[in-house]
Amino acid sequence: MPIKIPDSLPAKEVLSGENIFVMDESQAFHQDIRPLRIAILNLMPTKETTETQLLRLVGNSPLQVDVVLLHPSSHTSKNTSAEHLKSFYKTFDEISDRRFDGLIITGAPVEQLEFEEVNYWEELKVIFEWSKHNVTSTMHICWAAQAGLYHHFGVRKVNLDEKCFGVFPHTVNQNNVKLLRGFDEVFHVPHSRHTDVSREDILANPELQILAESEEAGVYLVSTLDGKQIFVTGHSEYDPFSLKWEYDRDIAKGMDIAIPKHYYPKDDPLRTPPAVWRAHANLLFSNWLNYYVYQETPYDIDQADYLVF
Ligand SMILES: CC(=O)SCCNC(=O)CCNC(=O)[C@H](O)C(C)(C)COP(=O)(O)OP(=O)(O)OC[C@H]1O[C@@H](n2cnc3c(N)ncnc32)[C@H](O)[C@@H]1OP(=O)(O)O
Ligand SMILES: N[C@@H](CCO)C(=O)O
Repeated sequence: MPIKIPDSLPAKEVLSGENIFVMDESQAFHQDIRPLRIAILNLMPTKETTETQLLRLVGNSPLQVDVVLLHPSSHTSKNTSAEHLKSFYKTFDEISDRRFDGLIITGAPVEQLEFEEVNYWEELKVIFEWSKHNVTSTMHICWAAQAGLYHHFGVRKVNLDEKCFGVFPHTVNQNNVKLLRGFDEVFHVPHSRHTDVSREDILANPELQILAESEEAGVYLVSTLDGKQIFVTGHSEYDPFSLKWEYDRDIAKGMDIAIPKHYYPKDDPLRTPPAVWRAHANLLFSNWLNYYVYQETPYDIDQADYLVF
C-alpha cells in the first residue's frame, strides 16, 4: 500500500526516486476502496493444489479479494473430480458478461504440444481476447505465459534440449518498475518446463519489456508497457515440495530425468529441500495486486469504458 505524506515533504522526492510508492494528499483524497474481483482460470490437472497455492498468495494482501475459479468447458478433466468443479468452479460462458480487476491464468502440462493441439485452445483464444477489454490486468503463469505471448504478440515457443527444472537465481533488469518494488537484486524461483519463450522475439517487440531473467532459466518476467499483461515463466506459487513430487513421480515412471538443480542440499534427493522463493512469491503477487490491479482499476468497473485498449 502507498504511504500518504504531505505534498511538499522532501522525503517524497527521495522515496519516489527509490521506487517507493508515495501518494500525495490530493491523490489520496480521491481514492475509494472496494473488494477486488479476481478470476483464476485454472488449467492445471492438480486443480486443488494450485487453488491453494494461488489463494495463499492472493490472500496475503490488506485488500479484500472476491475470487472466481474458472475451468475450461472444452476440456474434460481427468484428475479433478466433476463434483469439485461443479461445486467451486464456473466456466467462461457463465462470467463472460462481467468485468474483473484481475485475471490469473495458470500453467498446464501441455507445453510439448503445439498450441493448436491443446483441446481448449479455441476457448482460450476467446478468453485471451475477452481479457483485453474486460480485465484491468492479467497475469499469465508458465505455459499460459508461453501461450499468451504467442497469441497476443506472436512470440515463439522454443523446445529445450533438457527440461528447465530446479530453483534458479534471477536478477532484475530494470529499476523503477512497480512490479519489482522491494525485490532483492538476486531472487530465486522454481521452474519446471520443457519449453521456453523466444527472447529474441520479445526483444524485437516494442510493446514488451523483460523485467527479470536468469542466466540458467532464461526470461522470467515480461510485461506490456502499460502493465495490463504480465507473463511469468516460472512457478513462484509452488509449494516447497512441488518439484520433489514431480521428480519422484517421473523417477517412479522410469523416466530419464535429472535432479532438480539448486534444490536439494548437496543435490541429494534424500535430503529436505528448503523453500527459498516464498518472500519473492509474496512480493510479486502483492505488487501485482496493488500497483497493476487496485491502483489502476476503475472504481465503477462495470460502467467504465476505458478498459478497452
Ligand atoms: C509448463 C507448465 O505450465 S508447468 C505446469 C504443469 N505442471 C503440472 O501439471 C504438475 C502436475 N501434473 C502432473 O503431475 C501430471 O500432469 C498428472 C500426474 C496430474 C497427470 O499425469 P499423466 O497421467 O501422465 O497425464 P494425463 O493423461 O492424466 O494428462 C495430464 C494432463 O495433461 C493435460 N493434457 C494432456 N493432453 C491434453 C490436450 N490435448 N489438451 C489439453 N490438455 C491436455 C490435461 O491437463 C491433463 O490432465 P486433466 O485432464 O486432469 O486436466
Ligand atoms: N511442471 C510440469 C512440466 C511438464 O509440463 C511437470 O513436471 O509436471
